[in-house]
Amino acid sequence: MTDKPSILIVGAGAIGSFYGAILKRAGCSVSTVLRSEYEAVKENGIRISSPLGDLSYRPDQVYRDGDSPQSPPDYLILCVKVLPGTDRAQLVRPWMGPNTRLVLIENGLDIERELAEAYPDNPLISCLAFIAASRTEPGVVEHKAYGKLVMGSYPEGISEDCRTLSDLFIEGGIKVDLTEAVVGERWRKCLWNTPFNPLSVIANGADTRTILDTEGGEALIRAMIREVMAVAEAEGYPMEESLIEQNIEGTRKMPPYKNSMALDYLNDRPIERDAVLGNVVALAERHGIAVPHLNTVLVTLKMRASLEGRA
Ligand SMILES: NC(=O)C1=CN([C@@H]2O[C@H](COP(=O)(O)OP(=O)(O)OC[C@H]3O[C@@H](n4cnc5c(N)ncnc54)[C@H](OP(=O)(O)O)[C@@H]3O)[C@@H](O)[C@H]2O)C=CC1
Ligand SMILES: CC(C)(CO)C(=O)C(=O)O
Repeated sequence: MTDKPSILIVGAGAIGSFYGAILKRAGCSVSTVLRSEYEAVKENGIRISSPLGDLSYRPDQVYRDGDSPQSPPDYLILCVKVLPGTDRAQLVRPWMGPNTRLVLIENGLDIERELAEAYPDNPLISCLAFIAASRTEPGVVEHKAYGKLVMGSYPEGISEDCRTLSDLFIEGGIKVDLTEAVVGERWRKCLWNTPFNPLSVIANGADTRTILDTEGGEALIRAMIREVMAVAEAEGYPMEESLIEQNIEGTRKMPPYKNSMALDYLNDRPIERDAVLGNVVALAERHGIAVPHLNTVLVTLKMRASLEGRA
């Protein structure tokens, strides 16, 4: 038994498995809800290679999507991909208790609203993951680099629940930045994700270096970042101009990198097109802001998906 909060990870893929391991290291009981990898994890646990060492662990309970819990967790951490076919509010319903804090570690913009509306009485904590991790086999995750979380209560503030969770992640060995304005932080992260992730798919899984070094590539990224900034400003989150340079220079300093959407595309998995790009274009339309580059990329991705028979 432990006096630490109980954790349930719903969607223990690369991100869920990794952050579950960190909380396990902090002494929490960590259980998982799985779908295709249920059998593998039930049998072998979760294996994670990482620069932090071997983070492999056996979840305290291994559930399958559709099971019923023994008791609701203190913190439910949702780490599924944000896809139109996935009803996330419905997915967590069997596991939510009256005191369960709902935590999102997922990419994208405007992705909290449906959960906040479905669970108005449960505290909602939103997190942004700065990490390179991927699934290599069922139940096996490779953590390559980074791992910091940016975390805040949704829609704003930093609750005691949020501080407690942050302390646990820090105890488990990662860096956490707490923020009073997590929605603004989502916009800041999307200055990177919204241009780079979709472009890497259009370019057949291109890495960051290929995108920036191709003639016209850097100019295209700059134009897309500017458009995201214009929408962010209309939403009440003005961004400093210097962030354009910071994003480009920061990316140039990294080794060539394939983002999570590029990896999904290359592994024939659905991509988070709407969470990362479509929602920004929809907000631009609502504000009457022209985003020609973002729109071109979005429509091209839709054409591509229809040719490939994807959603
Ligand atoms: N990987 C990375 O480096 C980064 C990822 N992110 C973001 O983190 C989030 C999670 O990404 P990531 O971990 O890489 O994605 P993965 O695809 O590795 O993991 C998602 C997991 O959710 C599971 N899942 C989906 N639907 C259900 C369901 N109904 N019941 C149970 N499990 C389900 C999937 O199972 P199944 O195998 O059955 O599909 C899979 O195990 C995304 O929003 C991503 O954009 C952010 C920063 C970096
Ligand atoms: C920022 C980055 C590249 C890794 O943390 C990411 O969010 C992704 O791979 O989608």
